[in-house]
Amino acid sequence: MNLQKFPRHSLTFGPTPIQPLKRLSAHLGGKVQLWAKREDCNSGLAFGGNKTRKLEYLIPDAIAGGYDTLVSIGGIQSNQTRQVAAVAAHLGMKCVLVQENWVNYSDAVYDRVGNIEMSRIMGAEVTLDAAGFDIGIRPSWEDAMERVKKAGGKPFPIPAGCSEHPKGGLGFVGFAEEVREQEKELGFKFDYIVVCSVTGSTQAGMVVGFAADGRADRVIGIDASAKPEQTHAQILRIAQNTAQLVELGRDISAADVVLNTEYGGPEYGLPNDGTLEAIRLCARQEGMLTDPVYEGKSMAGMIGMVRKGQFPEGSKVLYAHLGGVPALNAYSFIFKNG
Ligand SMILES: Cc1ncc(COP(=O)(O)O)c(CNC2(C(=O)O)CC2)c1O
Repeated sequence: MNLQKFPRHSLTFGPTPIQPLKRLSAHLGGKVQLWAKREDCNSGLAFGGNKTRKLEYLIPDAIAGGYDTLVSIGGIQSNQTRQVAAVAAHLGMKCVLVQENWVNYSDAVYDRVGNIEMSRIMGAEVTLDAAGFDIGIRPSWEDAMERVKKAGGKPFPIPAGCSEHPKGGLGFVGFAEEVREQEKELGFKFDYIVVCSVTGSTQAGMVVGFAADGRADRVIGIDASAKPEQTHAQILRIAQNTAQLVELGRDISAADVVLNTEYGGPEYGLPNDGTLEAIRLCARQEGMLTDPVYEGKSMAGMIGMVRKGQFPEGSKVLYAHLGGVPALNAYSFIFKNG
């Protein structure tokens, strides 16, 4: 496998820490050892997150190509768009963001706090669009790029979650290589890696990266799109493309993409009771915050799988915390009593 042939523009602090979740593990019976790799603390750029790791492999093309405007898309409380805005500001580029109406939730401050507030403060041009949730290529995003061109700019296209970009999976191939190095220091290998999936390139990169040592199907995706067929298909397609890019040496099959669909409901961006319990339990056992859209669902998935005995006794499970906490501000009504 050859990731090193691709240029990477550093946007993160370096290898993200892996920490044991001792209290949470004990609270859940102590038969499974839970750990977390903190992608939510990976950068000084507006709280970072999984997209910042991905953008390290997209930005070299933006710089080399003389692009002057980063154009991306997400829901109103998108972490993707906030991270693109931060990278644009950091690099002295303009930023145009399309924020679609992906979530059927009407907290009074939903479109004024958290991620979208930060994007505005960082100088991004934020355009709200009434279109609903979809992880694919969006007309609103293509229109935004046309607007930039008509205004004389050179737009660099960054699709939702960076996922449909040909290099969108590379960052998390690097995540797997980083974990292997850290496992040497820890003196053991993780049996499972738990990750939240929506647009798919995070899990896709992990599947390829861990395929290198036979652990592709030990990456357990927890769907948070509530449209798992589309997400699974997108993960598989991105993983197959990424495997070729890095010369993995084998094809990726559908069986390599493990996606647990039990925890994503009721809709993208709407937490169920299990999500809310997981957010509170993790916060109160570990002081580690998760959000109602993404990590609260993957945390609920990991907790649920432990409770159901779906990890064999003695397993070491690595939870990938991909960020997302700023969106908590937009769900303040839910947590007004803690
Ligand atoms: C905190 C957090 N955790 C997991 C995910 C899922 O990652 P993928 O999209 O790569 O599957 C996101 C994505 N967020 C999107 C966004 O617009 O923020 C791309 C959907 C995320 O932000």
